[in-house]
Parts: sequence; C-alpha cells; structure tokens
Amino acid sequence: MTKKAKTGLARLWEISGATPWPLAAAGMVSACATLLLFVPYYCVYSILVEIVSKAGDLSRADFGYIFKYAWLALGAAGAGLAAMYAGSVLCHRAAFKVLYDLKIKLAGHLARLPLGVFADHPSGAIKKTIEYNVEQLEGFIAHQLPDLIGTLVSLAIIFAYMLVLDWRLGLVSLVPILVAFVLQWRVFTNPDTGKLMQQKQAGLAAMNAAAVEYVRGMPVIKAFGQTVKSFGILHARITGYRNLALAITQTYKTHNILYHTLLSGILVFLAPAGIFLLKGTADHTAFAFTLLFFLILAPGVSAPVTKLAFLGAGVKMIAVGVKNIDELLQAEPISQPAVSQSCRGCDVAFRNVSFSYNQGAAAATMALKHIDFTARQGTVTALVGPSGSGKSTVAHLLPRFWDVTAGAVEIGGVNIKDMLTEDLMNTVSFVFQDVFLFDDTVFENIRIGKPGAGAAQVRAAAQAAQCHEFIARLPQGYDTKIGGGGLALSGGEMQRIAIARAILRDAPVIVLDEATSFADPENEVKIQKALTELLQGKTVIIIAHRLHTVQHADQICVLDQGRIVEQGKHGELLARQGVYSRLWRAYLDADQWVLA
Ligand SMILES: Nc1ncnc2c1ncn2[C@@H]1O[C@H](COP(=O)(O)OP(=O)(O)OP(=O)(O)O)[C@@H](O)[C@H]1O
Repeated sequence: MTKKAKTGLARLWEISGATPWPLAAAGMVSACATLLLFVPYYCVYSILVEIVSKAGDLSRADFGYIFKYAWLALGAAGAGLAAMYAGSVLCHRAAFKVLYDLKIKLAGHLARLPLGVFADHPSGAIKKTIEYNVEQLEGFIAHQLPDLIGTLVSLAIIFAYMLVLDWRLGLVSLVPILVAFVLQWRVFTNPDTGKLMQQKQAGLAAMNAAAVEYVRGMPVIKAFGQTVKSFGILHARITGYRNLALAITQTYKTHNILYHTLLSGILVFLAPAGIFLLKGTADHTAFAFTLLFFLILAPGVSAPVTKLAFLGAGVKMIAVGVKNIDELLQAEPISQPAVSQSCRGCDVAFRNVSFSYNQGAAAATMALKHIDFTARQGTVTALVGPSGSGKSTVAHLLPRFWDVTAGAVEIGGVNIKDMLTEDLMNTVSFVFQDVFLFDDTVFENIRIGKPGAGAAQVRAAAQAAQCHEFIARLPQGYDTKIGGGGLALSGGEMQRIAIARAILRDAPVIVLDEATSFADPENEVKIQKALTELLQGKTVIIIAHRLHTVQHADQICVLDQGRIVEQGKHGELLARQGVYSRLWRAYLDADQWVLA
C-alpha cells in the first residue's frame, strides 16, 4: 500500500524538519495557563454562593472560607498569566525556528533550481510564497495554535463542569452550541470553500504578479498614457480577486446567520428549560443558584466556540500555503555530480546540442537544433544572427540556466553536467545585457564577482573596467548605495560595473551578451577598453548585433532559426554571400540611416 502524502500542518512539520517537542511543550504550558485562569471564576462563584446564601445575616458567613478562595483566585490568576506569557514565548520561539529553517531551506533550494522554474512561476508568485505563505505560518504557529489549545481546554472544562453541575441544563446549553459549531466548521472544511480558498490564494498571487509588472512597466505605461484601467491585466486580476473574495463570503452567508442565531439564543432554550425543571426540584434555592450559573456562563461560551470554528479557516489557509511552499520545494534542482571532474584546458565545445524550452510538452518546439562548434582557449567566438535565432539560448546553456535536451556542452573535455555548479561558475564569467545591481554599495556590487576580495582588488578591477573615474565622482565613492533603493546609474555605467565583476572573478571562460548595447560613442570606447582588459587570454563567446564589434573575431557562428547556418571568419563569410553577408549589409545600412 502506498503511503498517503502528508498535507497541511503534518507536511509543514516534515518540510521544516523541526522536532515537535518545543511546540508540544508550548501547548502544555498554554493548557496549564487556561486551567489556572479558570480557577478564579470558580473561586468567585464559590465566594458569591457563600455570601448570597448567608445574605440574611452576613455575620454567619465563613470569612476564613471566603479569604481562602480570594487568595486562591489571586494566586491562580498570577500563575495563569505567567504560564500564558511562558506559553506565548515558547510558541513564538517554535514558530520562528520553523520559519527560519523553512526560509533557509527555500532560499538554498531556489539557488539550485534551473532558471526555467522562475520563468514558469512569475516573480510575484514566488515572492508571495516566500514572504506571505511563510509569514502566515508564523501567525498560525505563534498565535492561533496556542489559542486552539487554550480554547479546546476551556471548552472541555466548561462543558465538563456544566454536565457535573446539572446534566440536564448542561445538555440544553450544549446542544445549540454543538449544532452551531458543526455548522460553522462545515463551512470552513467544505471542499468547495477549500477550492475557492485555493483559487483566492492563486488570485492573490496573480494580482501581486500583475502589480509587480505594472510598477516595473511604469515608464512604458506613462509613455503610452495608460491608466490602471487600460492596463487590462492588472484591472482584470484585481476584479477577479474581488469576485473570489465575494464568492467565499457568499458560501458563509446562510450558515453564519444560523450560527449566530443559535449561539445568541442559548438563553431562549435555557430559561424555559430551567423553569420547567424547577417545578420538579426539591431545593429551589440551590437550583436557582445553578440556573444562574448557567445563565451567566452559557452565553460566554460563544467566544471560544467562534474562535475554534474560525481556526478551521486558519487550518485551510495554512494547508494552501504549505502546498505552495511544497510545490516550490518539489521543483527539481539542477543535478550535481558526486565528484566534480577537472577540465583539461578551457576550450568550450557544443556537441550536437538541441534544446527546447518546453521539454515536457508533446509538440516541443526546438529553440536550438544540432548546434556544434568549439570555442578555443585564447580565441574569440562570435554568435550572430537575426533576432530570435537562438544566440542568447546558446549562451544560457553554458551556466546551466537550462540543461540541454540532446547533445552535450563541454569545457576542457568535461561535460558541464559532470562539474559541480561552484566549479562551473568559477570557470565561466558572464556579462549579460540586463545588468542586475543589488540594493547595496558600489563596492559590494563589484565584489559579488569574488566574495571576500579585498578593497585593493575591487579598486583594481574597477580601474581595469574603466569605472573608477565615475565611481570617484559619486557622493560616497565606492560606499555609495546603488541598485533599487540607491543612486541610479546609466546603462553604460552599469555595464562597466558588470565587466568589473567579471574582471574580479578572473574566470578562464567569458560569455558576453550584448555587452555594448547601451554604448554612446564615449561609453563604447571605454567599454571596449574594459573588455580588452577582461578578455586577454580567455575563451570568449560574444553575442552581438553590432557586427563591427565582432569582425575581428577568430570565429563567427551565424545562427538562423536555431541552427548554425554558416561558420568562419568575417572575410570568409562575406565572400560566401549568404546569411552573414546579408546581415552585414543590413547592419551597414542601419548604421548610415538618418532621419529624413
Ligand atoms: N524563456 C523562454 N521560454 C520559451 N521560449 C523562449 C525563452 N527564451 C527564448 N525563447 C525562444 O527561443 C528562441 C530563441 O531565442 P533567443 O533569445 O535565444 O534568441 P536571440 O537570437 O538571442 O534573440 P535576440 O537577438 O532578439 O535577443 C526564440 O524563438 C524565443 O522566442
């Protein structure tokens, strides 16, 4: 028999690898706190009974008895509050431990995933899983779980005490409470509500993703005079989310009315039942006290019952959150060899490589077909071709952002799948067209190229990459904050920072993707100088549309529709009068193009 996969809290525990003992201890302490906090109620009731029964002549009241219960009430309240505090601290510690372990596990896992996973999950959805779903767990474990224990214990005590005191009145109070509770619980545990809740979470993720896109695309939206309303995706997702939230509210409606009517109507059942039972009772005064106790206590039960019923919704939400986290954790990381093989030299070879972005799909379209070339150590290989021909895809296979569908990529005769990611990353450096700057200082942004590098090394790399001059002009020099929350740099400056990172890394293989795309004439000269410094003696693969930058390349591979259609040096390819010569002519025409 196959073992049933765990879900919800059980799965959360499995994922986080946390031991249940800290939380069990926290639960016990919370239960003790609830028990202790009930003692004062009992004491006050006992004192009231003593006073009321001797109301005719208070001198007959047993003051020793009254003080004993008064002190007991005080002591129990103090101890109860202390236990409640201790329980809350223990629950928070357990919650933060689970949260910490989970976040570290998720962050480590994300770093080992192929880029395809990020393409399939929009950044807003991943952000929501890591931030919202994981934070939600903290709220549940630290607050709702102790509440659950406390509520269960209180209800057990109240119900047991009611039944012991008078089982008939006990039943009259309990039945409407139980019916109300079952009604409410059924709403929260109803599979349809569960499905809607899941859709609501997905709707929230989609809305977040659209909001991120909306903010990112703000320059385009402004330039084209768009509004939220005309930016249809975000508008549709906000509306979709509102509709789901309303649909969920609709499923609660009838049950909720019944629930509150039953709970607030306990007195309607209790009062006639009490009067009826009073007739057959010998000791009317004692029964009147008991009935009074029920009339006071029974309506007070509605708060813990409501809390318990709402916990059903909390459990459901946690289950959906855990499912999202689990989905991310189930994504297959990039395979790692048991032992990393060492490269013999740094020639890069693509051996009959074919690749599809949607490998699982039945009719997968191949982005690359039978790519076969060798980039020799110490030479420059240029990848050129029309837009969409597959140049960037070739470059992205080298750091294993994706794995090849067929064939092999080798460095120094070793299949990159047989190299540990760390070794591969130390062997290959990248300067991509989209330079990402972290929200940190210029210094740390360059140092990413070689964590642990000293100030002198970082400055030397910046100087070689022609960055030092503009960095020196920044308000705090190398300590100036750049990236999302800091100073904005120009496209050319960002590219030179990326080159400085690569120079610092000093990897033997360099991949340049559109490295000169932001260049104005002055910047271009500087970038070319920086590149000359970076590329010396390395195996270089360059992707460029600006063909004049690659006309001196040792080898040019011309791609068209995912295939290498021509291969050779600039002069040879021009003489062939094929795709390359067409691209070259188009490039020269574009270069001379002026506004009429
Ligand atoms: N993440 C992706 N998922 C699915 N298909 C993709 C993805 N990235 C690229 N493609 C497709 O793969 C093909 C090759 O794209 P690629 O970006 O490698 O071309 P390119 O030659 O670098 O284009 P450009 O010069 O315009 O940057 C194109 O058909 C493109 O639509």
